[in-house]
Amino acid sequence: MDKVAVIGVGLMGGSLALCFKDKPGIRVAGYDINPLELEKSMKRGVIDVACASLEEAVDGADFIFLCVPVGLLEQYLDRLLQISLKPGCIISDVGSTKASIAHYAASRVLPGVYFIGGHPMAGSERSGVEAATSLLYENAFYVLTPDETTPEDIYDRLAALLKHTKAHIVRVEPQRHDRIVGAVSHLPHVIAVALVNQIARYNEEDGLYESLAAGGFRDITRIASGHPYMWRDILLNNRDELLRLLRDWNAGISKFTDLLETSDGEGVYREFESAGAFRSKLPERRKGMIIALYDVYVDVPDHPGIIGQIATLLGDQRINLSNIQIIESRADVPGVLRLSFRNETDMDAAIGLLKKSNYKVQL
Ligand SMILES: NC(=O)C1=CN([C@@H]2O[C@H](COP(=O)(O)OP(=O)(O)OC[C@H]3O[C@@H](n4cnc5c(N)ncnc54)[C@H](O)[C@@H]3O)[C@@H](O)[C@H]2O)C=CC1
Ligand SMILES: O=C(O)C(=O)Cc1ccc(O)cc1
Repeated sequence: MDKVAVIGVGLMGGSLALCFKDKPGIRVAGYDINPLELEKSMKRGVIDVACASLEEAVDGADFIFLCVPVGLLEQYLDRLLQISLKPGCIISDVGSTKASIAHYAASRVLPGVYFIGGHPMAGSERSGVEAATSLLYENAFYVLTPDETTPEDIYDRLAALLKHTKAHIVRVEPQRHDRIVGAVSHLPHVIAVALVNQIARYNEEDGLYESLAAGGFRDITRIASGHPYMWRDILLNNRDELLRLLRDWNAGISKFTDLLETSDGEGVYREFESAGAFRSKLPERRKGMIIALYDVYVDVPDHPGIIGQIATLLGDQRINLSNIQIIESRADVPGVLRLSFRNETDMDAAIGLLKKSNYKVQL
């Protein structure tokens, strides 16, 4: 029987635990600083046993996953090294940055135990064990950062366990990880937050901003709702990369300012043209760092209770809706509902069901 200890049973830790829970030969122990979160984990059946201390959780563990904010990883590693762990135990983490923890672990002597950094590249703006799901990592990339001292069989043992997540395991060197993830995840989060705060300032003068920001603006800035504590730690941890990226970002924005100052329409055209060309090459519908919402538009007759009917139709088939929104509703014309799903499977099942019930569905 393999014992897996999950430290920090929130969105990521809870989702990992759910992937391992009830798999033959695996027992999942959880520890969290917040007893309420542990209680919820037990109630939801996310873990087999809730532990009152780190020591209890890791006692005899074959695998330990640190699923706490990035700023706590080093102190947790230190605490683990003071506990007598099971020989051969593999410690990993799910932190969004990899260079600093890899460097820290490499400078510590881990007698008979191994550290391999990890980053499942899927998540959401939500946090806490309530948002955890065993489907979170399916088809996503899961980065592991072994170093040259990591024995191959130890890496293979961790990779084999992580097969339960149904993610694609990839080996990446930690600095390269932080450079790329800084650009495709951390920078977009900073931009989304700055943009939302800019609009919030304008809205103080004129409340119409808020009304008109519904829909598209709200969607493209979803990531601005990430957990402040978690993002503070990520940005400070990847500070050097982000400073470089923000300098580049400023240069890109200055270029637009120049183009507009000189009314250079051709230049603006070229910017959109090259962005469109690169964007069209990006893999479509592949699960990436920033999750896509899978949206479906449904024409609906304008009568009371229609939202409830559709929600019930999907709910009865256990299809999870992540959002439902009326896009258009006027007394004289049929309305359009936008249904958002978290994954393609739910979206496809919903389309089939709605079509069978004679709804007109568009993507
Ligand atoms: N949220 C996301 O989309 C993703 C997050 N990550 C990484 O996963 C890690 C965890 O993030 P989430 O699960 O999203 O956050 P979360 O807030 O849902 O879960 C974190 C859990 O850690 C617990 N915790 C906090 N301090 C603790 C301590 N001192 N000792 C024990 N437990 C403690 C909290 O009570 C909470 O249950 C972070 O390092 C983050 O960078 C990685 C990929 C995606
Ligand atoms: O909300 C989203 O789509 C995200 O971008 C989630 C996320 C947050 C942190 C990560 O390290 C990876 C993924």
